[in-house]
Amino acid sequence: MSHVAVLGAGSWGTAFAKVLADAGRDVLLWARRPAVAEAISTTRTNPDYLPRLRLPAAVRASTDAAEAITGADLVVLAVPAQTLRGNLAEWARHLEPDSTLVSLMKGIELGTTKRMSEVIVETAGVAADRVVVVSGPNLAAEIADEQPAATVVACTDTDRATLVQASVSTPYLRPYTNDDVIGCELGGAVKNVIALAYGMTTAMGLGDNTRATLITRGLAETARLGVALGADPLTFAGLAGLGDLVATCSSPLSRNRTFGEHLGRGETLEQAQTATRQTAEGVKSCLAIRDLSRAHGVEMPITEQVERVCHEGADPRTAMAVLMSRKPRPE
Ligand SMILES: NC(=O)C1=CN([C@@H]2O[C@H](COP(=O)(O)OP(=O)(O)OC[C@H]3O[C@@H](n4cnc5c(N)ncnc54)[C@H](OP(=O)(O)O)[C@@H]3O)[C@@H](O)[C@H]2O)C=CC1
Ligand SMILES: O=C(CO)COP(=O)(O)O
Repeated sequence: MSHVAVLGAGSWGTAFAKVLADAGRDVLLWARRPAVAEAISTTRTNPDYLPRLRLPAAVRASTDAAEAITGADLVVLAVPAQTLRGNLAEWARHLEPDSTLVSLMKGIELGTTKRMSEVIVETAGVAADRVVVVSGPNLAAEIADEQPAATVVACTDTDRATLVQASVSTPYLRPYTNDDVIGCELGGAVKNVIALAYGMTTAMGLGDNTRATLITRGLAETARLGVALGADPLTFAGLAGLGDLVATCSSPLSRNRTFGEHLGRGETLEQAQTATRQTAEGVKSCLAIRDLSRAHGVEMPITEQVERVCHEGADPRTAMAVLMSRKPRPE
Protein backbone atom coordinates (compact mmCIF):
# COMPACT_ATOMS: atom_id res chain seq x y z
CA MET A 1 0.00 0.00 0.00
CA SER A 2 1.29 3.46 -0.79
CA HIS A 3 1.34 6.37 1.63
CA VAL A 4 -1.12 9.17 2.45
CA ALA A 5 -0.22 12.82 1.83
CA VAL A 6 -1.71 15.30 4.31
CA LEU A 7 -1.30 18.83 2.99
CA GLY A 8 -1.53 21.33 5.82
CA ALA A 9 -0.01 20.87 9.29
CA GLY A 10 -2.38 23.08 11.27
CA SER A 11 -4.69 21.72 13.98
CA TRP A 12 -6.85 19.45 11.89
CA GLY A 13 -4.21 18.30 9.37
CA THR A 14 -1.93 17.30 12.24
CA ALA A 15 -4.65 15.50 14.24
CA PHE A 16 -5.90 13.80 11.07
CA ALA A 17 -2.37 12.59 10.28
CA LYS A 18 -2.37 10.87 13.66
CA VAL A 19 -5.76 9.27 12.93
CA LEU A 20 -4.48 7.88 9.61
CA ALA A 21 -1.32 6.55 11.26
CA ASP A 22 -3.33 4.96 14.08
CA ALA A 23 -5.52 3.33 11.40
CA GLY A 24 -2.39 1.72 9.94
CA ARG A 25 -1.39 4.16 7.19
CA ASP A 26 2.02 5.74 6.53
CA VAL A 27 1.64 9.51 6.34
CA LEU A 28 3.73 12.29 4.82
CA LEU A 29 2.52 15.57 6.35
CA TRP A 30 3.24 18.75 4.41
CA ALA A 31 3.96 21.82 6.52
CA ARG A 32 4.22 25.28 5.01
CA ARG A 33 6.89 26.43 7.46
CA PRO A 34 10.22 24.59 7.86
CA ALA A 35 10.10 25.11 11.65
CA VAL A 36 6.88 23.06 11.87
CA ALA A 37 8.27 20.20 9.75
CA GLU A 38 11.50 20.29 11.75
CA ALA A 39 9.65 20.12 15.09
CA ILE A 40 7.57 17.16 13.90
CA SER A 41 10.64 15.31 12.59
CA THR A 42 12.81 15.89 15.63
CA THR A 43 10.37 16.00 18.58
CA ARG A 44 7.21 14.32 17.09
CA THR A 45 5.24 17.37 18.17
CA ASN A 46 3.59 20.39 16.52
CA PRO A 47 3.95 22.93 19.33
CA ASP A 48 2.23 25.76 17.44
CA TYR A 49 -1.04 23.88 17.06
CA LEU A 50 -1.32 20.79 19.26
CA PRO A 51 1.44 21.01 21.86
CA ARG A 52 0.25 18.02 23.92
CA LEU A 53 0.11 15.57 21.00
CA ARG A 54 2.97 13.13 20.35
CA LEU A 55 2.72 11.99 16.76
CA PRO A 56 3.22 8.31 15.92
CA ALA A 57 6.39 7.23 14.04
CA ALA A 58 4.32 6.53 10.91
CA VAL A 59 3.84 10.30 10.46
CA ARG A 60 6.78 11.96 8.68
CA ALA A 61 6.89 15.66 7.84
CA SER A 62 8.16 17.59 4.83
CA THR A 63 7.97 21.09 3.37
CA ASP A 64 8.08 19.60 -0.14
CA ALA A 65 4.48 19.17 -1.36
CA ALA A 66 5.62 17.36 -4.54
CA GLU A 67 7.43 14.77 -2.41
CA ALA A 68 4.31 14.30 -0.27
CA ILE A 69 1.89 13.93 -3.20
CA THR A 70 4.00 11.74 -5.47
CA GLY A 71 3.07 8.10 -4.97
CA ALA A 72 0.20 8.88 -2.56
CA ASP A 73 -3.09 7.02 -3.08
CA LEU A 74 -4.88 9.42 -0.68
CA VAL A 75 -4.23 13.15 -0.76
CA VAL A 76 -5.79 14.95 2.19
CA LEU A 77 -6.30 18.71 1.87
CA ALA A 78 -6.21 20.62 5.18
CA VAL A 79 -5.46 24.24 4.32
CA PRO A 80 -7.72 27.27 4.86
CA ALA A 81 -10.71 27.29 2.50
CA GLN A 82 -9.75 30.59 0.87
CA THR A 83 -6.20 29.45 -0.02
CA LEU A 84 -7.18 26.03 -1.40
CA ARG A 85 -7.50 27.09 -5.04
CA GLY A 86 -4.05 28.71 -5.12
CA ASN A 87 -2.44 25.81 -3.28
CA LEU A 88 -3.99 23.12 -5.43
CA ALA A 89 -3.11 24.94 -8.65
CA GLU A 90 0.54 24.35 -7.71
CA TRP A 91 0.08 20.83 -6.40
CA ALA A 92 -2.27 19.24 -8.97
CA ARG A 93 0.40 18.20 -11.46
CA HIS A 94 1.94 15.84 -8.92
CA LEU A 95 -1.28 13.84 -8.30
CA GLU A 96 -1.26 10.14 -9.20
CA PRO A 97 -3.84 9.26 -11.90
CA ASP A 98 -6.40 7.50 -9.65
CA SER A 99 -5.58 9.00 -6.27
CA THR A 100 -8.44 10.02 -3.96
CA LEU A 101 -8.62 13.63 -2.85
CA VAL A 102 -9.95 14.10 0.66
CA SER A 103 -11.27 17.50 1.75
CA LEU A 104 -11.18 18.41 5.43
CA MET A 105 -12.12 22.03 4.85
CA LYS A 106 -15.30 23.68 6.12
CA GLY A 107 -15.79 26.79 4.05
CA ILE A 108 -17.26 28.30 0.90
CA GLU A 109 -15.02 30.13 -1.55
CA LEU A 110 -15.37 33.91 -1.66
CA GLY A 111 -16.34 35.32 -5.03
CA THR A 112 -17.22 31.99 -6.70
CA THR A 113 -19.49 30.72 -3.84
CA LYS A 114 -18.15 27.21 -4.58
CA ARG A 115 -17.98 24.37 -2.12
CA MET A 116 -14.52 22.96 -1.45
CA SER A 117 -15.15 19.78 -3.46
CA GLU A 118 -16.18 21.96 -6.42
CA VAL A 119 -12.96 23.96 -6.12
CA ILE A 120 -10.99 20.70 -6.03
CA VAL A 121 -12.72 19.28 -9.12
CA GLU A 122 -12.19 22.53 -11.01
CA THR A 123 -8.61 23.19 -9.96
CA ALA A 124 -7.22 19.65 -10.04
CA GLY A 125 -9.22 18.68 -13.13
CA VAL A 126 -10.44 15.44 -11.51
CA ALA A 127 -13.85 13.74 -11.69
CA ALA A 128 -16.23 14.55 -8.81
CA ASP A 129 -16.30 10.90 -7.75
CA ARG A 130 -12.59 11.09 -6.85
CA VAL A 131 -13.29 13.66 -4.13
CA VAL A 132 -14.22 12.60 -0.59
CA VAL A 133 -15.40 15.02 2.07
CA VAL A 134 -14.77 14.35 5.76
CA SER A 135 -17.00 16.34 8.09
CA GLY A 136 -18.50 15.94 11.54
CA PRO A 137 -18.15 16.97 15.19
CA ASN A 138 -14.37 16.72 15.15
CA LEU A 139 -12.65 19.35 17.27
CA ALA A 140 -9.02 18.62 16.48
CA ALA A 141 -7.70 18.80 20.04
CA GLU A 142 -10.27 16.25 21.27
CA ILE A 143 -9.49 13.84 18.42
CA ALA A 144 -5.74 14.26 19.12
CA ASP A 145 -6.58 13.34 22.72
CA GLU A 146 -8.30 10.15 21.48
CA GLN A 147 -11.68 11.13 22.93
CA PRO A 148 -14.35 8.99 21.22
CA ALA A 149 -16.03 10.70 18.27
CA ALA A 150 -17.70 9.93 14.96
CA THR A 151 -17.42 11.53 11.58
CA VAL A 152 -18.86 11.32 8.07
CA VAL A 153 -16.93 10.28 4.96
CA ALA A 154 -18.95 11.49 1.98
CA CYS A 155 -18.45 10.65 -1.69
CA THR A 156 -20.68 10.06 -4.69
CA ASP A 157 -18.64 6.86 -5.24
CA THR A 158 -19.56 4.54 -2.37
CA ASP A 159 -16.54 2.27 -2.93
CA ARG A 160 -14.19 5.21 -2.58
CA ALA A 161 -15.97 6.38 0.58
CA THR A 162 -15.58 2.88 2.00
CA LEU A 163 -11.85 2.86 1.23
CA VAL A 164 -11.35 6.17 3.04
CA GLN A 165 -13.55 4.94 5.90
CA ALA A 166 -11.11 2.05 6.41
CA SER A 167 -8.15 4.45 6.38
CA VAL A 168 -9.56 6.56 9.22
CA SER A 169 -11.23 3.95 11.46
CA THR A 170 -9.59 3.86 14.87
CA PRO A 171 -10.73 2.89 18.37
CA TYR A 172 -11.49 6.59 19.02
CA LEU A 173 -12.88 7.70 15.64
CA ARG A 174 -15.88 6.00 14.03
CA PRO A 175 -16.46 7.11 10.43
CA TYR A 176 -19.81 6.64 8.69
CA THR A 177 -20.11 6.76 4.89
CA ASN A 178 -22.64 9.01 3.14
CA ASP A 179 -23.28 9.87 -0.51
CA ASP A 180 -24.59 13.39 0.15
CA VAL A 181 -21.49 15.47 -0.52
CA ILE A 182 -23.44 18.73 -0.86
CA GLY A 183 -25.24 18.33 2.46
CA CYS A 184 -22.09 17.35 4.37
CA GLU A 185 -20.12 20.30 2.99
CA LEU A 186 -22.89 22.82 3.66
CA GLY A 187 -23.41 21.51 7.19
CA GLY A 188 -19.69 22.03 7.89
CA ALA A 189 -19.47 25.48 6.34
CA VAL A 190 -22.65 27.03 7.73
CA LYS A 191 -22.17 25.75 11.29
CA ASN A 192 -19.08 27.97 11.50
CA VAL A 193 -21.28 31.01 10.81
CA ILE A 194 -23.86 29.94 13.39
CA ALA A 195 -21.03 29.33 15.89
CA LEU A 196 -19.91 32.94 15.40
CA ALA A 197 -23.43 34.05 16.35
CA TYR A 198 -23.44 31.64 19.29
CA GLY A 199 -20.15 33.09 20.52
CA MET A 200 -21.63 36.58 20.32
CA THR A 201 -24.64 35.59 22.44
CA THR A 202 -22.34 33.88 24.95
CA ALA A 203 -20.29 37.06 25.35
CA MET A 204 -23.51 39.08 25.68
CA GLY A 205 -24.42 36.92 28.68
CA LEU A 206 -27.52 35.46 27.05
CA GLY A 207 -28.83 32.15 28.28
CA ASP A 208 -29.79 28.71 27.08
CA ASN A 209 -33.12 29.63 25.50
CA THR A 210 -31.35 32.08 23.20
CA ARG A 211 -28.60 29.59 22.40
CA ALA A 212 -30.98 26.69 21.72
CA THR A 213 -32.99 28.98 19.47
CA LEU A 214 -29.86 29.93 17.53
CA ILE A 215 -28.83 26.31 17.05
CA THR A 216 -32.31 25.24 15.95
CA ARG A 217 -33.03 28.16 13.64
CA GLY A 218 -29.42 28.03 12.40
CA LEU A 219 -29.95 24.43 11.40
CA ALA A 220 -33.25 25.39 9.74
CA GLU A 221 -31.57 27.94 7.50
CA THR A 222 -28.70 25.55 6.74
CA ALA A 223 -31.17 22.88 5.64
CA ARG A 224 -33.14 25.39 3.55
CA LEU A 225 -30.04 26.32 1.60
CA GLY A 226 -28.99 22.69 1.37
CA VAL A 227 -32.30 21.56 -0.08
CA ALA A 228 -32.16 24.40 -2.65
CA LEU A 229 -28.72 23.12 -3.71
CA GLY A 230 -29.81 19.48 -3.95
CA ALA A 231 -28.80 18.10 -0.54
CA ASP A 232 -30.74 15.42 1.32
CA PRO A 233 -32.54 17.18 4.21
CA LEU A 234 -31.84 14.18 6.48
CA THR A 235 -28.11 14.91 6.31
CA PHE A 236 -28.71 17.99 8.47
CA ALA A 237 -30.07 15.80 11.27
CA GLY A 238 -26.85 13.77 11.18
CA LEU A 239 -23.24 14.13 12.33
CA ALA A 240 -22.24 16.59 9.58
CA GLY A 241 -25.30 18.73 10.37
CA LEU A 242 -26.68 18.87 13.90
CA GLY A 243 -23.70 16.95 15.31
CA ASP A 244 -21.07 19.41 14.16
CA LEU A 245 -23.26 22.43 14.88
CA VAL A 246 -23.75 21.38 18.51
CA ALA A 247 -20.08 20.48 19.03
CA THR A 248 -18.82 23.73 17.55
CA CYS A 249 -21.31 26.01 19.28
CA SER A 250 -20.90 24.41 22.69
CA SER A 251 -17.10 24.09 22.72
CA PRO A 252 -14.74 26.75 24.04
CA LEU A 253 -12.16 25.00 21.78
CA SER A 254 -13.99 26.24 18.68
CA ARG A 255 -12.12 29.03 16.91
CA ASN A 256 -15.38 30.27 15.33
CA ARG A 257 -17.26 30.45 18.62
CA THR A 258 -14.25 32.12 20.26
CA PHE A 259 -14.06 34.67 17.45
CA GLY A 260 -17.76 35.39 17.93
CA GLU A 261 -17.15 35.96 21.65
CA HIS A 262 -14.60 38.66 20.80
CA LEU A 263 -17.12 40.38 18.53
CA GLY A 264 -19.82 40.01 21.17
CA ARG A 265 -17.58 41.87 23.64
CA GLY A 266 -17.64 44.79 21.25
CA GLU A 267 -14.28 44.24 19.53
CA THR A 268 -13.87 45.14 15.87
CA LEU A 269 -13.08 42.50 13.25
CA GLU A 270 -9.43 43.60 13.27
CA GLN A 271 -9.22 43.39 17.08
CA ALA A 272 -10.77 39.91 17.04
CA GLN A 273 -8.35 38.82 14.29
CA THR A 274 -5.38 40.05 16.30
CA ALA A 275 -6.59 38.24 19.42
CA THR A 276 -7.16 34.88 17.67
CA ARG A 277 -4.51 33.19 15.54
CA GLN A 278 -6.01 30.10 13.97
CA THR A 279 -8.45 29.77 11.07
CA ALA A 280 -12.06 30.80 11.85
CA GLU A 281 -13.60 29.91 8.50
CA GLY A 282 -17.02 31.44 9.20
CA VAL A 283 -15.62 34.97 9.17
CA LYS A 284 -14.99 34.90 5.43
CA SER A 285 -17.45 32.17 4.50
CA CYS A 286 -20.41 34.13 5.91
CA LEU A 287 -20.03 36.48 2.93
CA ALA A 288 -19.95 33.64 0.41
CA ILE A 289 -22.86 31.82 2.09
CA ARG A 290 -24.93 35.00 2.12
CA ASP A 291 -24.21 35.46 -1.60
CA LEU A 292 -25.07 31.82 -2.29
CA SER A 293 -28.36 32.10 -0.39
CA ARG A 294 -29.35 35.28 -2.20
CA ALA A 295 -28.49 33.72 -5.56
CA HIS A 296 -30.88 30.85 -4.75
CA GLY A 297 -33.58 33.01 -3.19
CA VAL A 298 -33.15 31.31 0.22
CA GLU A 299 -33.64 33.32 3.40
CA MET A 300 -30.75 32.98 5.87
CA PRO A 301 -31.42 35.66 8.47
CA ILE A 302 -28.79 34.59 11.00
CA THR A 303 -26.10 34.41 8.32
CA GLU A 304 -27.15 37.85 7.05
CA GLN A 305 -26.74 39.33 10.52
CA VAL A 306 -23.41 37.60 11.18
CA GLU A 307 -22.12 39.05 7.92
CA ARG A 308 -23.30 42.52 8.98
CA VAL A 309 -21.54 42.27 12.33
CA CYS A 310 -18.31 40.89 10.81
CA HIS A 311 -18.04 43.07 7.72
CA GLU A 312 -20.34 46.07 8.07
CA GLY A 313 -19.59 47.04 11.66
CA ALA A 314 -23.11 46.25 12.95
CA ASP A 315 -23.53 45.94 16.72
CA PRO A 316 -24.30 42.33 17.77
CA ARG A 317 -27.12 43.60 20.00
CA THR A 318 -28.72 45.40 17.08
CA ALA A 319 -28.29 42.25 14.99
CA MET A 320 -30.12 40.25 17.64
CA ALA A 321 -32.92 42.86 17.76
CA VAL A 322 -33.28 42.65 13.97
CA LEU A 323 -33.63 38.86 14.17
CA MET A 324 -36.24 39.12 16.91
CA SER A 325 -38.31 41.69 15.02
CA ARG A 326 -38.67 39.71 11.81
CA LYS A 327 -42.14 39.22 10.42
CA PRO A 328 -44.01 36.43 12.29
CA ARG A 329 -44.17 33.17 10.33
CA PRO A 330 -44.91 29.47 10.80
CA GLU A 331 -42.03 27.28 11.99
N1 LIG B 1 -9.30 22.49 13.80
C1 LIG B 1 -10.40 21.75 13.81
O1 LIG B 1 -10.84 21.32 14.87
C2 LIG B 1 -11.09 21.42 12.53
C3 LIG B 1 -10.87 22.13 11.38
N2 LIG B 1 -11.53 21.83 10.23
C4 LIG B 1 -11.29 22.56 9.00
O2 LIG B 1 -9.99 22.23 8.51
C5 LIG B 1 -9.51 23.29 7.71
C6 LIG B 1 -8.09 23.60 8.16
O3 LIG B 1 -8.19 24.15 9.45
P1 LIG B 1 -7.18 23.95 10.64
O4 LIG B 1 -6.18 22.91 10.42
O5 LIG B 1 -7.99 23.83 11.85
O6 LIG B 1 -6.51 25.42 10.58
P2 LIG B 1 -5.31 25.97 11.38
O7 LIG B 1 -5.50 27.44 11.47
O8 LIG B 1 -5.11 25.20 12.62
O9 LIG B 1 -4.07 25.67 10.41
C7 LIG B 1 -4.04 26.21 9.11
C8 LIG B 1 -2.96 25.49 8.33
O10 LIG B 1 -2.95 26.00 7.00
C9 LIG B 1 -1.69 26.60 6.72
N3 LIG B 1 -1.84 27.76 5.88
C10 LIG B 1 -2.22 29.02 6.23
N4 LIG B 1 -2.24 29.81 5.15
C11 LIG B 1 -1.84 29.02 4.10
C12 LIG B 1 -1.63 29.28 2.73
N5 LIG B 1 -1.80 30.48 2.20
N6 LIG B 1 -1.21 28.26 1.96
C13 LIG B 1 -1.02 27.05 2.48
N7 LIG B 1 -1.19 26.76 3.77
C14 LIG B 1 -1.60 27.74 4.56
C15 LIG B 1 -1.11 26.95 8.08
O11 LIG B 1 0.29 27.03 7.96
P3 LIG B 1 1.15 27.97 8.94
O12 LIG B 1 1.20 27.27 10.26
O13 LIG B 1 2.47 28.05 8.26
O14 LIG B 1 0.44 29.30 9.02
C16 LIG B 1 -1.57 25.75 8.89
O15 LIG B 1 -0.78 24.63 8.63
C17 LIG B 1 -10.48 24.47 7.90
O16 LIG B 1 -11.30 24.56 6.79
C18 LIG B 1 -11.29 24.08 9.13
O17 LIG B 1 -12.60 24.59 9.09
C19 LIG B 1 -12.41 20.80 10.18
C20 LIG B 1 -12.65 20.03 11.28
C21 LIG B 1 -12.01 20.27 12.55
O1 LIG C 1 -15.00 22.06 12.65
C1 LIG C 1 -14.70 21.98 13.81
C2 LIG C 1 -15.24 20.92 14.70
O2 LIG C 1 -15.93 19.95 13.98
C3 LIG C 1 -13.79 22.96 14.43
O3 LIG C 1 -14.45 24.15 14.62
P1 LIG C 1 -13.63 25.50 14.67
O4 LIG C 1 -12.99 25.68 13.32
O5 LIG C 1 -14.59 26.55 15.03
O6 LIG C 1 -12.56 25.32 15.73
